[in-house]
Amino acid sequence: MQCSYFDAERCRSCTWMGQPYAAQVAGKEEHCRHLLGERPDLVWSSAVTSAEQGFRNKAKMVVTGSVEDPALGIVDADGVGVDLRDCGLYPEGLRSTFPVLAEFVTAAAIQPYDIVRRAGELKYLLVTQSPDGELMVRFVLRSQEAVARIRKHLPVLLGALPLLRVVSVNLQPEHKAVLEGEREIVLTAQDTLRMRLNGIDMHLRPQSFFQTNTEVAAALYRQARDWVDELAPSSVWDLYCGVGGFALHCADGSRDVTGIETSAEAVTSAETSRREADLTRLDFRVGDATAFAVGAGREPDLVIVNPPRRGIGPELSRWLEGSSVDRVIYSSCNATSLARDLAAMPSLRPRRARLLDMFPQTTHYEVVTLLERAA
Ligand SMILES: C[S@@+](CC[C@H](N)C(=O)[O-])C[C@H]1O[C@@H](n2cnc3c(N)ncnc32)[C@H](O)[C@@H]1O
Repeated sequence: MQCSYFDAERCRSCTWMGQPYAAQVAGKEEHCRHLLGERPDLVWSSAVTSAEQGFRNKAKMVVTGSVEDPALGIVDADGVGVDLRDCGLYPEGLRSTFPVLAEFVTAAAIQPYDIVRRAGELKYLLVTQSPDGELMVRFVLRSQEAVARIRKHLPVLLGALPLLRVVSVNLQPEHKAVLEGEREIVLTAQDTLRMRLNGIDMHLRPQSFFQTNTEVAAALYRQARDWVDELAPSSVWDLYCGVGGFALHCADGSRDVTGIETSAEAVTSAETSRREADLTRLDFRVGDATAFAVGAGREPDLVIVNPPRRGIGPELSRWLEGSSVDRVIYSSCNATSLARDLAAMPSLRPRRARLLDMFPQTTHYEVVTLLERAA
């Protein structure tokens, strides 16, 4: 893939831009196998590849510039805003929203936030596209100063983007590099974006994580479901469940499935999907994955973990190692923390693994592995 922003050195986020795609995937496989070490009884499936462009379902655009001429993109190393609205990682349906949103910023007179002067209102525009092409737009603002104007002009935005379903404001009053704040104000009647994957309707509310690459996420959930169906456990925990992707794929009514997640909005999203699918042997709870496991007083047949980049950490690894859980599906976006966690669970051995290229043009990837307790 070729990128004019990369060539002009305006954006270097895609560090592998220009490398042939097959070489990228081979490089990631080598990296991952090296980290997981020599394991004669580990069987690798062929990697799940991605479209090379247009694969990101979410845009996190820093807004800089002026009300009259806002820039949507990133801030470079010198603190200068760079407009990236033609970034090839976004599908056409997402990209086509950027000029409309820029016009909206002007019409509603929302002053872009100036990081150096600590002045202005609009920090980010977060835009998500569902597999059906529907959209969620979130305005990350410093204060409520612009909220009434956003409300007033909202009908124009909804008219210009007919697939726009959810619009919200997130308040991030602090001057720090955190993307979003705790308070969310939903401005539309609909507060959830429907994400249909593998024929399963999932709900995504603002402030909830969703895997970046919809096609590859669908393959990841299919892989986990295939392993679970083959092993037929009667009880499953989905730790770090987010909006419930793994749990919803594994809950077929024949087993008890519990999802645990710290984000209350994600759990509400997951619960909506559960209710709609009428799955009675599935439940989602807000909580810390480790605290839940340690305090549950019972153990399931199989545990799925899909933690953030830091991994599951020593305490949960120790608990899994000492438990009677025989099978763990560990899906990781950071093979370095995965390797460290595996080293802390020597009795749970990786038997199958698969790399999923969730993030083409970068060094990042997802890897899912099935661990089985050594006899
Ligand atoms: C990589 S995401 C995976 C989400 C989900 N499994 C999916 O497929 O979309 C990690 C999730 O872990 C949640 N999380 C972070 N720390 C946690 C913790 N200590 N306990 C439970 N969940 C946590 C995050 O909010 C996020 O939703």
